[in-house]
Amino acid sequence: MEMIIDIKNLKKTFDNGKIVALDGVNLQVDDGEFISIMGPSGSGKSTLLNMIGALDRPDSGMIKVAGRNLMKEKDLSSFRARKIGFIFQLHNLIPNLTALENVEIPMFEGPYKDMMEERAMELLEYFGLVDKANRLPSELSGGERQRVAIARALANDPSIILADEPTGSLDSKTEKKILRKLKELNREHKVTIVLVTHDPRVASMASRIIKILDGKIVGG
Ligand SMILES: Nc1ncnc2c1ncn2[C@@H]1O[C@H](COP(=O)(O)OP(=O)(O)OP(=O)(O)O)[C@@H](O)[C@H]1O
Repeated sequence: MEMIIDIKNLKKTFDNGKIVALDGVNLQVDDGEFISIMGPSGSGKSTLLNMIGALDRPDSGMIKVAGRNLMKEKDLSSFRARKIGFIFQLHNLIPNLTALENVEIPMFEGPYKDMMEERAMELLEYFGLVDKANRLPSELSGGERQRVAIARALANDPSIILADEPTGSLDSKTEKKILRKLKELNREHKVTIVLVTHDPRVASMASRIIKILDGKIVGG
């Protein structure tokens, strides 16, 4: 199987090298895999996700994602918009835009820019949200908002979905529904998923669990 993420000896520090967030990470992920990343607070999970999603640059090492060498890639934002779907808790919906408009946002830069509304409605339909298309985020439940966020993450048909505690603030019934959708996307649409979580039950949805400690991968 083809490798979609290939990371070798990746290092990332903050504060002029005083804080070592990633300390020589090696990780290979096959196309179509569903992996979880677990580890204590401060172990480097979000930093690793940010490197994979091209949100920030590593100090040294090698990182290839979806066939691109991110150490050399000049236009990280265009790479990101085309290849990566983000489901981050802090990356919330834009409050003064409707569900439909929120899903359309990433499409301005992508392959669906001439059919944004049609594509966004299709995604909302997939998540059972057609009747909520014109509502603002404040008029939706937490689970509905999270489904809109996942629909938005899928807008440009990304090769990889990066999810940071995607169900953190949801009740267990809604959490199950969201996780089932992610699993379905992985199985039926072959989207590679990398999910960061503290919760062992959530992590066990994946086919492989990676453990990280003090910026190093220690198992998985
Ligand atoms: N922008 C930054 N500037 C300075 N230090 C940072 C920055 N981002 C992360 N760090 C530090 O790097 C280390 C790894 O942080 P990271 O956010 O990757 O951990 P995490 O495993 O995701 O933690 P949590 O589970 O609490 O979210 C921590 O010591 C953190 O304080």
